[in-house]
Amino acid sequence: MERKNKTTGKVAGIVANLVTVKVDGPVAQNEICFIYHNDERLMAEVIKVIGVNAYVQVFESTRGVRVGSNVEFEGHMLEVTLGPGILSRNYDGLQNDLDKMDGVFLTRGEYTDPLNREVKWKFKPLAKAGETVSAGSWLGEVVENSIPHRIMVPFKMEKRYEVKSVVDEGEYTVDETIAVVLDEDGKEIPLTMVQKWPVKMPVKVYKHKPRPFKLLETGVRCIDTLNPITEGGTGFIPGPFGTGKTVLQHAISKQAEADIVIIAACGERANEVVEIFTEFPELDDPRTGRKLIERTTIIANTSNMPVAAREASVYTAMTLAEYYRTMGLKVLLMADSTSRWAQALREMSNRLEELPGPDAFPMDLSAVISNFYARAGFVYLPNGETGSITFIGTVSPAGGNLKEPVTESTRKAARCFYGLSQARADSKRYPAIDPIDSYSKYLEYPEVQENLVDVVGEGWLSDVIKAKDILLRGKEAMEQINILGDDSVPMSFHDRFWKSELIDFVILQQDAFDSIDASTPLKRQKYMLAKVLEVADSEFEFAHFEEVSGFFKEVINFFKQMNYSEYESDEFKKHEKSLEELLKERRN
Ligand SMILES: Nc1ncnc2c1ncn2[C@@H]1O[C@H](COP(=O)(O)OP(=O)(O)OP(=O)(O)O)[C@@H](O)[C@H]1O
Repeated sequence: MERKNKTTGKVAGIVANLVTVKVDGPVAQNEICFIYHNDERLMAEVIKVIGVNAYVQVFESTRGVRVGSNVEFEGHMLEVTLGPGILSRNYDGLQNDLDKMDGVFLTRGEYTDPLNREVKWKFKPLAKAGETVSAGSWLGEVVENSIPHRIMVPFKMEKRYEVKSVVDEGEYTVDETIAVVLDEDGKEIPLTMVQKWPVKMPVKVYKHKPRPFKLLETGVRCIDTLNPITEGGTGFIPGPFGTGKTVLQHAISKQAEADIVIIAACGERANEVVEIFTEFPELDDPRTGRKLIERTTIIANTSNMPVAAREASVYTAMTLAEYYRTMGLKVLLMADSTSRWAQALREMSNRLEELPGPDAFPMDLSAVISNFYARAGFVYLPNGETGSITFIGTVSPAGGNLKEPVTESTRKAARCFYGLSQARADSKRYPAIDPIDSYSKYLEYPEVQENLVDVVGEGWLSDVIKAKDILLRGKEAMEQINILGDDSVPMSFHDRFWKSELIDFVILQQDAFDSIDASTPLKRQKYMLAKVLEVADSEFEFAHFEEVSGFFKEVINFFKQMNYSEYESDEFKKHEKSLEELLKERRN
């Protein structure tokens, strides 16, 4: 989009945030422009061009803007500014620093600098003079909150370059030149620690993007054991109000094997977003013993922010994630809730008077959501290193209707589904992920199955399938017992039901506030599943159905009292022996 002269224009019409601009030169779809109004400069994005009319969506209130106001087109798309100093920050969808702003509201016409230009970073060179580099190559590194932040050749530099010089190890601001590279004609290009990436299109500086194949440990048993997500995988969590979404997201953010956590908070109300700002900094980081916020960036929005800024927020979050992935880091991106984002898309499409799709969402909603989810993934970088973005989005289906367009479209795009169940939340079975409805398509990938054998062991997958089968059969048995009555069903129904309850209580239910239970390492998950299946595989003898519940309650209690943090100790082995005795009495 490089142009010699800036395209300019004049405002010709205004409908809320949608402004028609008569232009005097070329403009491109998604190009950024500024509308000048009195002393203010309002940022906007081109969303449609017909002839000499550009339709632009202003990122803030258009109050007072007049027909005839001047407009200048920037020649580039919406971009984020990237460099050291992004972690621990709270931004809005346009990367304005919310901490420098008046609450969580944009002051009209004011855009804050996303980076601190004064701070000096300890730079360590990684490239040497004479080396050939290209977009994404690592020139050096600064360590930010224990995370290695690689300083890369900007993605726009698509050719091959020769490194002329890299500065010595030392302290530099983000704007100081840290390297000079030569293009094919020998022209010198000075590079700093700052670069800009467009947000609405994926930046592809990787070499290869295979299907995700490595298990991503989250420490949450009903995810890792039953429906695992992969490094670079995608998942979504639809959940009615109050079903434990926040606790689950905190648990995943804290425990997942990720270097960086990016949170896209698209809230309904400002106080929901404020909650994130107050709760997140409090979270401890089990990996470092410090605070999780040190390796987290939050992009926040509320529904009283202008629609275009809300629409941009998830893209901004994804672009930050892509930037870190190119540094060879594992990124976890959580978006809560993508339904609010879809609502912003709907508002924009309606204002443009586009032909509406189901529930007035844009016709291409499904494609937009799929394209967005497709930006996540596991990649091989040109230097042979790997990086990943694991993306988990929540959906808030109106009225709990999982057939509504956003949930349906997300189901097509995401590979894991973690459905939160109201009934489980009501009976305090947390996390309230429904074990029957939820799924992970990764379990069907042969490369994931192979990885599971490598990291957990042979026979693990068949144990998982067995556990799922017991849960399903238990549910069916419970339905029959409810219909026919306790003593009108065969004893085996009670046995089946209670075996599924055993898995539910021991494996699925996990107390996020218990220091040992909150996070279960994979090795311990393997032990727990094997132990529970040992009980479930046994045949027991009962004279009356009441004995079944009594016995299984005792077994469940037994498991509850186990101190799993020491399950490999002698003390624990003794405890196990008494379980054996308990089972022996009843065994056939
Ligand atoms: N894994 C868990 N262990 C123990 N308690 C839990 C767990 N998950 C949820 N809870 C309980 O459920 C309550 C509600 O959870 P949470 O605030 O996450 O719900 P929510 O779905 O985010 O609500 P909202 O819809 O308001 O955002 C928590 O305060 C906590 O008491």
